[in-house]
Amino acid sequence: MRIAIGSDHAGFHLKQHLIAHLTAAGYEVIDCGTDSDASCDYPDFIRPTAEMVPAGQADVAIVLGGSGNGEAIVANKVHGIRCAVCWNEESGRLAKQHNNANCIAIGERMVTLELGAQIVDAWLGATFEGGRHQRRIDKIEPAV
Ligand SMILES: O=C(CO)[C@H](O)[C@H](O)COP(=O)(O)O
Repeated sequence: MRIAIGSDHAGFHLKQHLIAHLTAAGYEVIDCGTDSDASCDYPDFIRPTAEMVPAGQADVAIVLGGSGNGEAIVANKVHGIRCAVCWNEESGRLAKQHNNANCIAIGERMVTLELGAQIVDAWLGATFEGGRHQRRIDKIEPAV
């Protein structure tokens, strides 16, 4: 599985932690920047990260910032992206089970690095339940 990952300055350290974590677990990780914790504007990095998925260059995306809120807002502007803000393992798991999210947003200022990795693992390890959840997703956006 190919995972695109991007952040602004406030999510940079979590991005580096997750790249190491996911690479060690055998995932192909595509680092979309930013490259340091110098202040930058999150749309400049988050939009290109999310666009990797509908472009077929990544299977899923992870977007990171201080809160994750602005990052999710940007990612959800990309057609075909369903990005969920996640803050604990359960929200990560449900992002896949109920929302079939192909992108998650995490705020580095909201979680420890270790919890960030646990959230990602919970999301990647879960299975979409379909059924009533697919019906609801179909009401959000027709098939892309
Ligand atoms: O979480 C974010 C957007 O939702 C940003 O990471 C956050 O707003 C950056 O803040 P600052 O420029 O004060 O470091």
